[in-house]
Amino acid sequence: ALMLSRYESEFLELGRIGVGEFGAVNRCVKRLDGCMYAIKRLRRPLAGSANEQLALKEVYAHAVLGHHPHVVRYYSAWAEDDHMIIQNEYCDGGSLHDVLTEKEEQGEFFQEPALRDLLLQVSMGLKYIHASGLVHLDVKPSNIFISHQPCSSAGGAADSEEEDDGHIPSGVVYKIGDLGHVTSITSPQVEEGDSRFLACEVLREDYTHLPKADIFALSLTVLLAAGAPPLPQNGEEWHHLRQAHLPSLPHELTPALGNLLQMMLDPDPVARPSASALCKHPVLRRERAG
Ligand SMILES: Cn1cc(CCO)c2c3c(c(-c4ccccc4Cl)cc21)C(=O)NC3=O
Repeated sequence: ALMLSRYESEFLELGRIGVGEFGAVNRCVKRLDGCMYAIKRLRRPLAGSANEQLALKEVYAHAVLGHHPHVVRYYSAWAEDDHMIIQNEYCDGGSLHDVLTEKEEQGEFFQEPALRDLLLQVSMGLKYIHASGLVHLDVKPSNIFISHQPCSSAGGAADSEEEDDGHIPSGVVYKIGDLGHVTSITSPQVEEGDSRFLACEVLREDYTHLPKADIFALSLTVLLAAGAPPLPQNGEEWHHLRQAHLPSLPHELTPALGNLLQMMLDPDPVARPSASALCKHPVLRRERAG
């Protein structure tokens, strides 16, 4: 095309970081500011189609959600050459799914301190999303991205992490991404996420406690990080896991953490702790040095 697209004129594509039916995600540097971004480019969905709804919900959600240290940051979105484009913060550490796959190959999995750190950070992100009147509905390892805390010598502007006391023990920052299934708590239009992480009540179209569906999915996400076997997509095992039975783990968890994860899996959404309660939970509080 004669007119260079905004994508081509503003960005230099450095490499592909994801591809799927949703389109392709590339790691790009913005020529003007020299910063790295993750940019998803997908063929413009048919006007009025469900895919268009999904694509628009993602942009609406990002627009409503301002900035939070544990939610992937949105910068811009636009349409051109029959494509929709969304420009997000680039998280340099891959997704939690990538990390778990690598660890599994070495027969490794997260130990308790790392499990509590993961649970606390993602709970902070969910608390922010839920406080904004939204639910994610697709919490799972491949939608949690990792940024390595900018080392202070780099002068990386640490966000005003009022939520987070800016003290990340391991330098690893988890961020909730992919808002393609986000919907409003009060007037939900539920597009079910990955069935492996889906709470039973949502399958039954009971949308009265949607934030607790994110809590359910977060529990299974942490259990996978603890070394739980791959989750069933349906059938007997799927239902068994939804009767508050923790999956078998290679290492017993302490009762404190085990009971908390089991409570988050409770068949009754009301019995599951809220994201806000998790952020204050003594099991997850970071002991302050001195
Ligand atoms: C597959 N994939 C790999 C990455 C890099 C992880 O180190 C990634 C990112 C995103 C996304 C993404 C997800 C959903 C919608 C839009 C984007 Cl850009 C996908 C990503 C995103 O929003 N930010 C990312 O870093």
